[in-house]
Amino acid sequence: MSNSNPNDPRPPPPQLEVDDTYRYLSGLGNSFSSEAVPGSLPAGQNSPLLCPLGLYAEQLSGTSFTTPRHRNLRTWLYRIKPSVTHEPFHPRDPPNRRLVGDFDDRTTTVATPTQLRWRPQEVPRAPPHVDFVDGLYTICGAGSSFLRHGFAVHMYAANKSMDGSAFCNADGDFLIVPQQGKLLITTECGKMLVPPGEIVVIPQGFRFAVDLPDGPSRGYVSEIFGAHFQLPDLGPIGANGLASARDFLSPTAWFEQAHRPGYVIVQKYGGELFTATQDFSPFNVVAWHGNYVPYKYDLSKFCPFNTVLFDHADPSVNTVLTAPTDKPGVALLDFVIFPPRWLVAENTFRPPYYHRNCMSEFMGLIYGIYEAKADGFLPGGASLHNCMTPHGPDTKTYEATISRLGGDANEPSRLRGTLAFMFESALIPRVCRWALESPSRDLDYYQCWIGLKSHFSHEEVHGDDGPAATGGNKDDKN
Ligand SMILES: O=C(O)Cc1cc(O)ccc1O
Ligand SMILES: [Fe+2]
Repeated sequence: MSNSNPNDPRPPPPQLEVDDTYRYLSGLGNSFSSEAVPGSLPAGQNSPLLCPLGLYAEQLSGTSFTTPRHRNLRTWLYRIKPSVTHEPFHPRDPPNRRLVGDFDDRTTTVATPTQLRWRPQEVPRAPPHVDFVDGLYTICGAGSSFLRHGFAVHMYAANKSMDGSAFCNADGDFLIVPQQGKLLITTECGKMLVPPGEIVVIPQGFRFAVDLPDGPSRGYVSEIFGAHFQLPDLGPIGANGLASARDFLSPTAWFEQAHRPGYVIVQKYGGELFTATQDFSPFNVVAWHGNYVPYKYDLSKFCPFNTVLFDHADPSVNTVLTAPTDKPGVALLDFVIFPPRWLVAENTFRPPYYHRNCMSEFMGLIYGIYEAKADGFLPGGASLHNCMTPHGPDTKTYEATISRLGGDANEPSRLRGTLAFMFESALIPRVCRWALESPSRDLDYYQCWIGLKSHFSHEEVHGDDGPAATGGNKDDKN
């Protein structure tokens, strides 16, 4: 493609989409190609003796070389200098001590079945200035990046663009959910603008830099070790619905050529940070082709399916992306959303049901009010309900819902102005000590359910001398 340059007046070819500033390639799992300079992509082979324009060829592998073809991911990058041209790696000074890549470590993490909730963290507008890398902190996770099995949940709060440095995560893929403040992400494949309401996936190994064109930003990150995200199967839903492959957008080639002495690559490796300096920008890829690419997705494009007569569907019906384990139907990590939608179920308790789940559920709120929590769960806040930990609607939500009985409870109602999400995993996360001890932790979270009272009424069902008058006392209300 020769017109990936935003100043090019020609209309984009069919596969390209345009936002305010950038052009994107549409599709998920496609084999793409993109050229910032016409003729820079080698024709007919990946590694010619001499690449066009004197570029170096470099392959970035996202799966083992021998992964079956339908899951094999790799991209060929044609760059001004290869990535290897740098000084040796050293442990980063200062380190970021709030990042974890191995969750067996009991000095930093704790196992707890307690329901956990956090208030949103304020993003400082004044100094100290913190960029995306220093603003990242792990909340919980399971497994190990070294063993290529596990996940981590991080949050970030940053008030400064990355300057003269790029981040590279050797541990896993990042799925970033900005909640406040747009992200401008420069990657080796090109640039992407990601406002709150969109998500972005940066696969393992890509170098990227995060700028904050709107000022301070905060949000959530899930990281997966040893797997990649894919669209969920649709089963009986059919061939269409939920997230559509064509709404996923990947960047088009963009490069910078200038001499950049002292440019720093920050590499996350086993949860620890290392740095290496080089004298050029890592965003020196003039052309690329392949199927291992960063991508973004606008959550408002999601096409929700739901019950249309009675009962509450399981949240899996709202899965945007899933990272599978080897067990069919069991996710290392599902990314699920609770978007605006119509609720039409009759004779049904419409908010989420009370439940205990063998999977663990981390939730965040992008905007609005979550349907299960009348208060206390705020945009930018978070909650964690680990494996088999009971949870569900708070007292206010329960009472407000049943008080509509006999009123308009059966009328269609539209959930508006809300967007919550869940990272759900089959693995049981351990929680970082700093998250448990954080001043943002809501230590009274359990109180939101303590007021749930018994509505049990013995007489209503069986009458005074009914057959089931065994056990229990009709006056026993607590
Ligand atoms: O716990 C939660 O709020 C998430 C959730 C939502 C829902 O509609 C059903 C089950 C579930 O875990
Ligand atoms: Fe839940």
